[in-house]
Amino acid sequence: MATDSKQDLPQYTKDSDSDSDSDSSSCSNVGSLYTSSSKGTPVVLNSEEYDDGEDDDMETELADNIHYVGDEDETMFVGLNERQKLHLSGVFRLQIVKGGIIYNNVHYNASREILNFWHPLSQSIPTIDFSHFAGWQDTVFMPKSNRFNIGDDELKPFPCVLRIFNSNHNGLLEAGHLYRDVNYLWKPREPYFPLNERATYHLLHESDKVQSLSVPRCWLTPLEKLYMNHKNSTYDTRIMVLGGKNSGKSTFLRLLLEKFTQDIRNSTTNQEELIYLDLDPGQPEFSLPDSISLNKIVPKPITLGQHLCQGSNFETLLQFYNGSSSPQDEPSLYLNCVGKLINHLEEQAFFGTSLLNLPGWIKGFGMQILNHIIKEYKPTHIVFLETANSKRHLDELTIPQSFSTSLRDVYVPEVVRIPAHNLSDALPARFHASQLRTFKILALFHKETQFDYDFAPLLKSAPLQVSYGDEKCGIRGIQFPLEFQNLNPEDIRSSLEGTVIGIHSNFREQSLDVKNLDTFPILQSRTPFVKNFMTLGLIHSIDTLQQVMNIYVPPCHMQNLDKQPEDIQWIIVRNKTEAPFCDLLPSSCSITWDASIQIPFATFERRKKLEHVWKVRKNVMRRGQFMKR
Ligand SMILES: Nc1ncnc2c1ncn2[C@@H]1O[C@H](COP(=O)(O)OP(=O)(O)OP(=O)(O)O)[C@@H](O)[C@H]1O
Repeated sequence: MATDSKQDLPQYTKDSDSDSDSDSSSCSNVGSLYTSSSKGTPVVLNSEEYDDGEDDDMETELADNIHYVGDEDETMFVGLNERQKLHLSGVFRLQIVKGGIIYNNVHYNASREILNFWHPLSQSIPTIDFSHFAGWQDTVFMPKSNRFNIGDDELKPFPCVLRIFNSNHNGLLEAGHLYRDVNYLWKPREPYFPLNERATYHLLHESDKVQSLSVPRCWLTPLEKLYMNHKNSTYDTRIMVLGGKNSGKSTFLRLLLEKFTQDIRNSTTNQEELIYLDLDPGQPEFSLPDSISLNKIVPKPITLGQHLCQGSNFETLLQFYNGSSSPQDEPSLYLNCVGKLINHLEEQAFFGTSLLNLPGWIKGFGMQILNHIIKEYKPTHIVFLETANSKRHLDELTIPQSFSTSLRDVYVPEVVRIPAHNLSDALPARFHASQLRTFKILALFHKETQFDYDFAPLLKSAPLQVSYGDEKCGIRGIQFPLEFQNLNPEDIRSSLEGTVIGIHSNFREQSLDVKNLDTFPILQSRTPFVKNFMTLGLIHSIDTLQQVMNIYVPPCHMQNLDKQPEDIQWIIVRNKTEAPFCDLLPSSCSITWDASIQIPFATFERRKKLEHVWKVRKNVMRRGQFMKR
């Protein structure tokens, strides 16, 4: 069994090396090359499989293959000939009407099934490649409603026909109205093929300068081997992927996931469950912002690409709010939560395959964290995405000779070393990690239902009123990070207003160790008590006389909060999650202020020069200095 004892956790000291490895300069055969194609061609060719000259004369004209239906879903039919491929950005649905496609090395046959794609421009965009129908009879699955729009002759010459249409996520692409930085998250700034405003997807052209995702040759064999292991293993398979920042960990895991889920869909048994341990609070794949989670993958509806935590292909089994984008801030809290997630997995006596995603902190203390997680998770496979620089870190990994779990007797973990994604050849990233984090927080607070978003400023709606400090109900405990334990009572209100908090429910049987400071029930001990993380909240304001907090909660989670028993007590955790500034001070286009109203949380006063600049003399011994005896 995995242990949960605190003594077991590595202790962090401030001088521990905290840099993440950002170098990624190996895998020389991963390339990205834009071949020249004539103007008017909605195709970008850049996969390494096609860069050896044999395809120079390849017909890449696709413009003539497109039939735009012009309905409210912005439907278009695209015919593909042998070796043709498509690059699309945005969120869209796709049906293979005839033939097949290859996407991230997985083949999909024509059928009535709708595939949901997520292609944000923050990531490299996978190609949708032509393929034949794999089967005896090449059936055409043309929806009845479209039979009038398209004559038989128009698509007949093509061995592959795709129906592409808008996503059913309403309003998601409008996040840019509130947060301008993500205006071009889903579509190029000046698309070569401009579509209707309401289109949720865009055809890409080489001039859109988008990075293409091609599975490097050096990844193919390990991917195939891991797949065979997943398929043939009698017991649970546990795969963890390690590597520096941006080495391609999440991409590698997504490739595995897409392959495995297709297998589950085709399988008749439901033994092959898939679990995803998302332990990267900074760049989560499934968790809420600044959180880590254990998720069960739902193979249908088919979801492909990077959904930036907005997809519906997973069910969260357990989740903890870390309160910061890095384990570096409170490593023991982080490892405690990791331990609980792994224990939960262990308790399920799970026979399927689990995948584990980690932050890219592999230097110094980050390596101690990895070693601790390896010991707890007991992986069957450790995939290391290495670069020239990060190779040496592998030697610092302490991988036990063997493991045993409740399901398996003794097994030896297999270490798979693969070249990382080659960053030196990549185009500069279009988005910074912090911009994507802000997008995810905004998407959460503006998500009305699974498919509907409304990016009107939160200030236009009424927050929820929750009492605090009351003996019977409401918020019964407020937790601050360790470093704020001695907070001046007068500062508590201002350190909560306008900030994001983690909302937890707690069962009444547990008495809380709280101290009332300026009416606020501040939790004293940080000893872990059973609290159930529900969602995030954004505190609008606090009325200390009435002892009421005005809190915005994600509308999509309201129902869940309402369902809690009446006598539940709430605990809020204030940590380092960044508040979405654009929601607290929206642009004048999206909200008009009455001149007499003072805008909360914002000050327009300028600080005096050098105000708040403190000079502290440090008693630091420099090289060559010696203590006097
Ligand atoms: N084989 C590849 N070809 C092209 N682009 C790739 C490839 N692998 C990864 N990328 C791109 O590199 C970037 C980083 O990849 P990814 O997010 O998978 O890395 P990571 O190691 O999980 O990053 P982090 O350390 O931030 O969690 C993304 O934009 C991704 O699309």
